[in-house]
Amino acid sequence: MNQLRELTLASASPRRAELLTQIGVEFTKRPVDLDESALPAERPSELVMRLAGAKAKAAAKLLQSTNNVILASDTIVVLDDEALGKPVDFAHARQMLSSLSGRSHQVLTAISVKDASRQKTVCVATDVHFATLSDEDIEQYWATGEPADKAGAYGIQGIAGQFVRSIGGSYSAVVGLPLYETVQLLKEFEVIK
Ligand SMILES: Cc1cn([C@H]2C[C@H](O)[C@@H](COP(=O)(O)OP(=O)(O)OP(=O)(O)O)O2)c(=O)[nH]c1=O
Repeated sequence: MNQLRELTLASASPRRAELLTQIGVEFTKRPVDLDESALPAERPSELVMRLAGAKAKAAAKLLQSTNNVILASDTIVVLDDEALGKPVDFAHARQMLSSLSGRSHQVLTAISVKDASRQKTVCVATDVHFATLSDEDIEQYWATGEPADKAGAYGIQGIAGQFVRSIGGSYSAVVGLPLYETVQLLKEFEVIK
């Protein structure tokens, strides 16, 4: 792709890099590490937008050049208004996966694009309907290692694809980077035409 401005991806997630590469966008990586805990009374959509925005700002501070456009993202799973992040251990993953079993939840992914003069953040919501999971399914799934670094303790793009009965919304948003909205923002910031 013929890019007009340099893009920096403020993410350590291999999925986000793969998704951007999939659509032919070139970038360099500048991951940042933030405290991802929610503020008191913060709604899930506010949390995910605040974190995506903060990741972009933190990466901007670390960069030498002010010409770069920065893209950052954050994903959480929401069930009954509660935000589920990454599991800290098996007990936590088991609790999350059994609460997701046999019902629908939402995945919220916010993307934030920033340059020296402005920043724009948007949030994308996707509905995911899970199959019923047995205790054995959950134990076996944890043992694969896949849930450990993923919001809600699952990866739709991996083994957990078989747990997903249906999805309403953006598949790429569930994986971590909504491609349609990303391209719209990259055009707005004149990274691509
Ligand atoms: C629900 C779901 C989440 N995920 C991932 C996307 C995100 O990488 C991760 C949620 O954690 P995030 O905090 O959004 O991202 P990250 O820590 O992996 O990367 P960075 O902050 O450096 O950008 O969960 C999947 O890969 N598949 C899924 O189906």
